Amino acid sequence: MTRLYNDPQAFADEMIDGFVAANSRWVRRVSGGVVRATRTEPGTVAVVVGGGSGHYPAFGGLVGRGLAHGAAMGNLFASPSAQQVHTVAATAHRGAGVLFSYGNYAGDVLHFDQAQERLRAEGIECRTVRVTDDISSAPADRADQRRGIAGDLTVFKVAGAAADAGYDLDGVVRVAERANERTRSFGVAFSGCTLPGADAPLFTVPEGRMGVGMGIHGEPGIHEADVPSADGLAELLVSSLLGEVPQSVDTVRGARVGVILNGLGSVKYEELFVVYRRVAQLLAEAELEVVDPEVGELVTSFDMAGVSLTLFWLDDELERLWGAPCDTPAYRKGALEPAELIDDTELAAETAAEIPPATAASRQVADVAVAALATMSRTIDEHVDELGRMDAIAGDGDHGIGMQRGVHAAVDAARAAHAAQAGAGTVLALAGDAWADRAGGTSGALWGAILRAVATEVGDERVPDAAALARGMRAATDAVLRFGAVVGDKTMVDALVPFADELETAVGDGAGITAAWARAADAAAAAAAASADLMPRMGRARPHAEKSLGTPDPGAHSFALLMRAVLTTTTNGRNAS
Ligand SMILES: Nc1ncnc2c1ncn2[C@@H]1O[C@H](COP(=O)(O)OP(=O)(O)O)[C@@H](O)[C@H]1O
Ligand SMILES: O=C(COP(=O)(O)O)[C@@H](O)CO
Repeated sequence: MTRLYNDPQAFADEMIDGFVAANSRWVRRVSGGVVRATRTEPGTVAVVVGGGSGHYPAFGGLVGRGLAHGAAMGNLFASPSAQQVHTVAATAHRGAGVLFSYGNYAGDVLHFDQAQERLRAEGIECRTVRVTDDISSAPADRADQRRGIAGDLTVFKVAGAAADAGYDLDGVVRVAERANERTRSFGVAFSGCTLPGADAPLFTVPEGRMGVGMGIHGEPGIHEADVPSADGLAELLVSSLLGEVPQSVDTVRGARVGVILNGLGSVKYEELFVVYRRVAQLLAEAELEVVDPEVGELVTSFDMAGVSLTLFWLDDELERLWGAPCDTPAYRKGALEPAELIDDTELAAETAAEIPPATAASRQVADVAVAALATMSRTIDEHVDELGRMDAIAGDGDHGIGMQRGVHAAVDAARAAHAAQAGAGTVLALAGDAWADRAGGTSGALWGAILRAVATEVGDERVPDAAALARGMRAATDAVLRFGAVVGDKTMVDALVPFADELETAVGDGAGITAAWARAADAAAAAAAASADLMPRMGRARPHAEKSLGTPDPGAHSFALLMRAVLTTTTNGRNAS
């Protein structure tokens, strides 16, 4: 239970404010996260990590000398937006390129990839190493689909130490990839976490039972088992990890391993030490040599009661980097010379978006666009709990709150742009940017892309006709398809593609805007409902495919709801604003 909060929606921002105020020796706040407070030598590769908030010390607590140069800090359990990641990276960059490293989650991938594209377009070399240590989230032959959990730390630590030791970007990428390939984790949970303002935990486990193979959000475990003794848990964790030794490790006997016994949030240190006692014995029995073990909270999940074990199979170079000194708010090793602190004024300030000129006709269309977004916002408010419940079946339960955060920000941005005399294209584009930026997560990236694509077609001059709207929704579909899902993967694509197809067909049949949109909204609703029979192949729900059978995909369902809501705006005009 999270008891101490003000406005739940402001929790992440207020948490970051307090974190920065308490840790000015290590970090400085920038829009979207934090960077090191100490000056980094020009010509050093910048290691930028990040992810959703709610996992402290991941990710801001790991910024400092010998570790990360910056962390993009998203909302609770939602990836930071591309804009946030870009700002942190551009601020941290010291002329030698940027390495992005983060846990492999759909929202993080979408947003960090977009930020990477932007940096590259600006001439900043940028590479990515995703952490995939959780062996329960996909089989070994699909290790690239695994989630990142407490193994984040080994990869970030090695990359940060290499960068500060003067490795070039290729070198930092090489050791980070090797660290990831040689890191394996496995976790269990006894109870879920309750996000600020929520009245129930994201998941529950029956008394006396535990979820085996849990992630760091509300993702269900792979199966359930009785809670064992501390020694029994140690045996389960160690045997699971020794069952999957990385291929590059020649012999287990005599191998040297970094070890992390990680508490997920509300397992006491004392309990962890009792478990670690047996872990150490078992590793010694397997003739492994433990190097610099860590027992504590390194990647958490709010107040979730859970434990994970990580083995990091070292070689000489990785061992040197794992053991190198570092100094961050939450993780310190060895001793470093004092370093010069930078001043806040050296950090780039945000600039307000410019409003391009628009015709009077387009400003009137902007009025309808604002009304449509306001209707969408009310629709999400009405369905927020339902969307959360749907997402909790096989995902992390945050689809409702993520959509709500995004659509509220979109309406605010649209109203502000409209008041500043923006045309419809600019209103929609700024709404899309705000949606992506405030919501983060997968749905933030998707809706940002949709609104921006429609905005380009609508522009700031003309009054779009039905054909222009059909072209806009086709462009939006193409933009979403670029994120990699195809029809049948059980994602929003399953509703979006039939919507765009039917809109085009109806317009081709000569239907007017309202009639064409109604046909398309019906097609989207039918397709979203039919997604209940599909097995997910993308996103957070994928590792729990069978659990999601019988429930529609939340992203497809919310898309269909919103398309129907837009229809009520276009038929009722301004009453929706
Ligand atoms: N590659 C993709 N393309 C289109 N939609 C996707 C993709 N991956 C996931 N989704 C959609 O995103 C929805 C989840 O959004 P959200 O709750 O923001 O996710 P998360 O919490 O994982 O970031 C899913 O229901 C699905 O519709
Ligand atoms: O959950 C996180 C980001 O992934 P999403 O796919 O946006 O949910 C975050 O907590 C870990 O980085």
